[in-house]
Amino acid sequence: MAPYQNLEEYNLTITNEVKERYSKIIDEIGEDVKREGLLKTPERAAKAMLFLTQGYKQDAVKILKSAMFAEDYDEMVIIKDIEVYSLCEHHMLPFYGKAHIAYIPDGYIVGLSKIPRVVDVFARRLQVQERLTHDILECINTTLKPKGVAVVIEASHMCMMMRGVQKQNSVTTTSGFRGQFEKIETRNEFLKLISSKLS
Ligand SMILES: Nc1nc2c(ncn2[C@@H]2O[C@H](COP(=O)(O)OP(=O)(O)OP(=O)(O)O)[C@@H](O)[C@H]2O)c(=O)[nH]1
Ligand SMILES: [Zn+2]
Repeated sequence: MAPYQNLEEYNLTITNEVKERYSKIIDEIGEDVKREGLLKTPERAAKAMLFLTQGYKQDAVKILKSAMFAEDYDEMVIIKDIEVYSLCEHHMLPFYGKAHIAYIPDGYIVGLSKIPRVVDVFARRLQVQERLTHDILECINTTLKPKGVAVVIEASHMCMMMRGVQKQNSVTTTSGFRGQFEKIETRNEFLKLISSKLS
């Protein structure tokens, strides 16, 4: 950031640099960057890529802390079926699916929308599904300090579908459990509730 006057100038410079590189890629694959349909493509692609990786500039801890409320409730809170869109760090192709997150409060609850926001902060980076799961788990655990936290992510990886092994129906599940969710009964209750249509 140092050489830039402000955030706007920084964003513009980065967008232009990424745009130039996309232009080069389009040229290298044998396309005509001057063709009408492609004229604005490098800029669109640059903006899309910067949107999809904006998580690097966001602070998940700050997001959670902005809506923590003192409350005595100490039952399980589950937010399930949170859409996840991320980019695999090996091929920079999307992986996407659902996250299911639960926590057991210890004096504090958190604004519900902040949980999917935290998911997005870590998903909008170059990721592997395992680290994404871990990042979300640790962020909630260390910031909210609940009695327990659980994260399950189910995702399909485009790099395994469009190319490479070309398997269309495989789904990868990753999970992480802390505190009370390390106990088998609590973990099973969570897993039962996320697989139920009514929870
Ligand atoms: N563990 C893990 N692996 C991933 C994830 N996303 C992509 N991969 C894998 O990363 C691996 C990279 O392996 P490489 O052999 O270096 O890459 P590659 O030659 O393109 O491999 P193929 O995809 O098998 O063609 C592949 O097996 C991908 O399936 C992820 O989120 N977690
Ligand atoms: Zn990949």
